Amino acid sequence: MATTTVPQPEPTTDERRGPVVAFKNVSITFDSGKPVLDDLSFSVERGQQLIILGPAGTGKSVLLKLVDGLLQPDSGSIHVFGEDIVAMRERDRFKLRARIGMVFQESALFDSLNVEDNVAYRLNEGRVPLEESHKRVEEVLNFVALPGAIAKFPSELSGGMRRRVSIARAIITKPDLILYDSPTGGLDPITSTTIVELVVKQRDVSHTTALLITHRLQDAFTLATHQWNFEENKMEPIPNGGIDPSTRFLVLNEGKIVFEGSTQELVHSPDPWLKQYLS
Ligand SMILES: Nc1ncnc2c1ncn2[C@@H]1O[C@H](COP(=O)(O)OP(=O)(O)OP(=O)(O)O)[C@@H](O)[C@H]1O
Repeated sequence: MATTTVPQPEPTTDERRGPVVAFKNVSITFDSGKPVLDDLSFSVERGQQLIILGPAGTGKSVLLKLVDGLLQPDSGSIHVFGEDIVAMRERDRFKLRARIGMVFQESALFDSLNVEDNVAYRLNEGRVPLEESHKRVEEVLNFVALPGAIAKFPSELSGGMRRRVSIARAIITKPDLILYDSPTGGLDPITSTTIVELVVKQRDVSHTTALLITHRLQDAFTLATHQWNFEENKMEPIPNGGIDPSTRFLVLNEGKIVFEGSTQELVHSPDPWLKQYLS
């Protein structure tokens, strides 16, 4: 299969130094006594899109929370943008989190806030002037194709619209890293595809490094094999059976990495467990 090349923006100084995310021998155990993540080591380079797959309860969400510093490992080191997120003070972790956009499972919008206030939440925290914040909310709602929803409340939106708002909230600060926790979870297949389209658009417009959990293999392969068509403003298959070169896969099972590699390596893996999981 052919691959396409995507022009990449210049790296910032800290990112020239190494991976955006690096786990080394990371383990975490909760009350059950059985490790949820057991001695995990992997890294994500700048501009890469790491799709995380694996059966339910294998620690995928825990992994994303570790990247965001919302959980602490029992052992091992985690570096984000070259900084040791485990050792740093909470105040510094808070600053680092400002560079990360998180799309939580089930959208996690504030029900009492309208779309504008949900989307502008981090700008308001950062005391961005109201006029500037309003302009940026309008821009980002246009990007996620929800220009008419600015004054609505989450309860007035469909599941797919809520996911769009959640993505708008994550990207409004132009983050250097986006963490998507099951962005299509619980959505019907057609709505899921519209969200995948949005993730592809964000990837191809901004080249933001991303980690994305999905339970739907179909979505994972759509992400790997599609690109954003800037002329027609829609997602399309990469010509000649091409594969997005920035997409990589990490497959977890029972707290361990059972696969890490490219799309082609994944589909051609001889591993019997993986073959069955993908079938
Ligand atoms: N804060 C916590 N305290 C105690 N146990 C937790 C906590 N967070 C996660 N777990 C447990 O860790 C295990 C892995 O959970 P996690 O949500 O990461 O799985 P997952 O792979 O994302 O699952 P799914 O595919 O169903 O979303 C589960 O058994 C869960 O109950």
